[in-house]
Amino acid sequence: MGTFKKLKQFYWPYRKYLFTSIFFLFFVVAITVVYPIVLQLTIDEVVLQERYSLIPYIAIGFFLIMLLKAIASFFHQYMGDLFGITAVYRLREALYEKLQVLSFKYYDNARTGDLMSRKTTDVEGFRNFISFGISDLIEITLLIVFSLGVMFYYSMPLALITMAAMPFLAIVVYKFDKRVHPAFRGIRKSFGRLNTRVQENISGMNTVKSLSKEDFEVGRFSDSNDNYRQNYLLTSSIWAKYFPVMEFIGNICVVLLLAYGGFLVINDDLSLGALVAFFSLVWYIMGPLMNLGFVINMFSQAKASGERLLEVLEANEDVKENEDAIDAAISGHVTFKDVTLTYIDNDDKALKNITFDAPPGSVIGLSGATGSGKTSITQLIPRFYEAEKGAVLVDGRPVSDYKLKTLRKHIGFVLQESFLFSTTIRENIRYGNPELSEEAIIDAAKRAQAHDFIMEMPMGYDTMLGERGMGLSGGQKQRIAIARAICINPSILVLDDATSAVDMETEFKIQRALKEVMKGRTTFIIAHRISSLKHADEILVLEEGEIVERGTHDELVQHNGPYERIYNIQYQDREQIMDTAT
Ligand SMILES: Nc1ncnc2c1ncn2[C@@H]1O[C@H](COP(=O)(O)OP(=O)(O)OP(=O)(O)O)[C@@H](O)[C@H]1O
Repeated sequence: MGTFKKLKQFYWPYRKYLFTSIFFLFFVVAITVVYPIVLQLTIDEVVLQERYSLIPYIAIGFFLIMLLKAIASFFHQYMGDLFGITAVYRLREALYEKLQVLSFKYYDNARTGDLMSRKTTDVEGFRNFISFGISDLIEITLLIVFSLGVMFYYSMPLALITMAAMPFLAIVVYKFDKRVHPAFRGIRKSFGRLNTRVQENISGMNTVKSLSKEDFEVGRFSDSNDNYRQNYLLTSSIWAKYFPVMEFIGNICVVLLLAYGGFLVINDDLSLGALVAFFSLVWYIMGPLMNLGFVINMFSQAKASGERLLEVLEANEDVKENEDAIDAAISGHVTFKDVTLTYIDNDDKALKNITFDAPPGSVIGLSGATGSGKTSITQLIPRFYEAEKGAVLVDGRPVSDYKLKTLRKHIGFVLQESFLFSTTIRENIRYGNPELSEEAIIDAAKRAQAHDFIMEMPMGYDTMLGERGMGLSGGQKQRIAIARAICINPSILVLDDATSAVDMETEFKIQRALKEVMKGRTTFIIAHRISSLKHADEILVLEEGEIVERGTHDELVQHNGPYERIYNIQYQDREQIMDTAT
């Protein structure tokens, strides 16, 4: 029950819907149990006594009772559904909010498809139980209690025979639950894996096609698909065994009742109508008890789903905001003091003893081989990850002193592959600052050298982009991303390989756009090309997480170190560099 208790905050505030639904359920069940009584009266008092004139009254009475039952059923159903859907509405929102605050560390290991299946199928699994499962459980209990009450009224020995079957049924139900719950957990997990496969395949379709791995992908999908099928079949086999056993026990009970009940009628110890009513009542007990399997099934699914939802809701938020975090203006002074970073415990350090000072408006170049730690440095400033040792300061304060929103609002990123949403160009540009006026958006686009190509599109700023910015070239996407960064007017700007994916001509255009954006902002430029770094106030050259060389371009080209080596390799670019310098 732990799972349900932990998720109580989502459904308990709406208990009034549940209670209303149960209130009407009470009527539904009570009226259901009246049927056999009407049957008994019709047989004993009307048919056997040959008082046929009473039939119209009984018929009208029966009709009115049924009408009442129909009305009660409607409210019972509707309120139950209202309870479930309102509760999971809150649950879905909470999950989504949690996904927004979870740290990069969490997403490093998360699989999108699996998270999607948690947010959809698992939420539905949970809803089914709280919408219908709980009231089904109450219905079963009420039906059994009411039916037994009427049975005891008619004949105590026959009622006791019926009750004797219950422990056997209970054992079967218990055993069933023990086996079916892990089976359902298996189904949920394997469905998550199946989703992950599909999602990764669609996202990585370019790679799949360019490497001609379609057959391999189909094979991998078949494996996941087969795993899902196996898991499902396992559950089905548990189900298939369960029902006949339940029915067999029920039928033995009926045979005993028939034998003993018939004996009582022959001896005039029981009326014929009561025996007929008894048979209806037995199935009012057996039916729901067998149905208990369905409810347990729903319960097991909901429990398995609830566990998976809790895994997300209770996931550790590695980066937490301090209670007394401040919301201050940031001018962009970035200081690293002896900073060390390890991503995964016991793994190699990604950064070792990094120290530098970037006054507001300065430009810091980060150079070094891939994996040397350039990106890692920039990810510590907005607290995407936390330093293991040392201090990361912004305007002289540790980054943890600031509210996360404040800190991140002041840091703009232009990445090698910037993410564009499948909406209009306008919405993409003003994503970080939705209140921005049309003039400001156009101004940002102009400064990012994007306005001209946007205006050449048939719908201009209203052009819809496909998922991940399809329909635009790499350089165009990049300039939209630059315009987006301008819109948030950040004091700190990170350009991570921002021009590596484009041709020379586009690079020059982007460089021009970037120059405009960098004005008055502390800028970190991560680049492999010397041409992008040479104007930096300080260039840090990294090797395996350590700063091995630092200085201006002019100093470093005479240093006889790694920077000069890269410079010499890119010698053929030298003329171009000279050109851009002038
Ligand atoms: N999220 C992460 N989880 C675990 N290890 C990571 C993570 N991000 C980076 N690393 C590791 O940290 C080291 C530094 O990576 P980083 O991305 O900072 O290098 P980089 O110099 O920016 O490389 P590139 O030029 O390829 O972008 C690498 O060994 C990398 O494998």
